[in-house]
Amino acid sequence: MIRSALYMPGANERALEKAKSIPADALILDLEDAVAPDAKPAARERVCALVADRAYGERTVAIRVNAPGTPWHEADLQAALEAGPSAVLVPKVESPQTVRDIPGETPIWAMLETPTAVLCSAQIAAADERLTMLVLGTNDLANELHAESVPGRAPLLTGIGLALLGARAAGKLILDGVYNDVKDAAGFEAECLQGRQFGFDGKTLIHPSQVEPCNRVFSPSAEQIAESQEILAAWEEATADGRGVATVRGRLVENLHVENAKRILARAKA
Ligand SMILES: CC(C)(COP(=O)(O)OP(=O)(O)OC[C@H]1O[C@@H](n2cnc3c(N)ncnc32)[C@H](O)[C@@H]1OP(=O)(O)O)[C@@H](O)C(=O)NCCC(=O)NCCSC(=O)C[C@H](O)C(=O)O
Ligand SMILES: [Mg+2]
Repeated sequence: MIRSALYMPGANERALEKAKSIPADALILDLEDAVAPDAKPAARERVCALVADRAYGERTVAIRVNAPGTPWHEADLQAALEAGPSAVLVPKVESPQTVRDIPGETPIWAMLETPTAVLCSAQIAAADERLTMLVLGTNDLANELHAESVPGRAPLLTGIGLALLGARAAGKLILDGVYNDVKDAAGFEAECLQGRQFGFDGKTLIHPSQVEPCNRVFSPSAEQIAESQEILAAWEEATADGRGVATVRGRLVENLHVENAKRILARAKA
């Protein structure tokens, strides 16, 4: 289960070291936007050596390579696949073929961050069994849409909804985009909550201070756990009596609510 995935610039030695003690569920070692062109070859070497040495233990570690079509993509991809990360994160994916063209067995995470990508999200999500996660790139998407950054993200909601539909239609996981204002704790938490309510599995992050609130918001609350247990108990009783419906706290419970309750309890256990 990945509630939090922290990006760190592949050229920032201090951040790469510090990440060993940051409790993010996943780390994304970035070779793309956070690394200046001149620093890219050295960052590639450092990041891939850390991954090959299993410097982050059992943690989920993804390497974000540069986008297809850039001068660094092929070398990044080859080095990343050889290093053996938990996944390779490919930015600016716009077609299922881009996913299928990636060689090897390594799990693939694909970023949706352009209008074309969002409109093809279902096909991209279903492109390949190795594709296990979609990751929304809300900064690039906002830029491509000429959208303004506003609290509540109204200009992005269509794209967010389409990306979620694509992911779930293919039964894949999906992470929300980043929140840029690292000093705005309240705004960040509100956006985590919005992402959870939409159905995202977790969120991508840019600063260590965002990890704890993100993990908290994307973990089931004590209240959700208690209600889910009540739903399962009520459902067992109803089925034992030959009934296909039950009520919990005055609300109707059917099979689909039982599925949701089981999902919440499985997340809590994880
Ligand atoms: C945003 C930052 C540039 C802020 O950096 P800074 O001012 O240095 O932060 P602090 O002084 O508060 O840092 C405190 C300590 O924490 C370490 N640190 C900071 N960020 C990280 C990190 N991401 N991972 C690990 N450790 C981190 C600092 O080294 C300090 O350590 P110490 O000195 O020991 O106390 C900076 O946070 C940053 O660079 N963040 C990551 C930016 C990034 O990766 N961007 C690319 C990914 S987002 C993206 O691409 C969006 C997507 O594609 C889209 O389209 O939406
Ligand atoms: Mg981007």
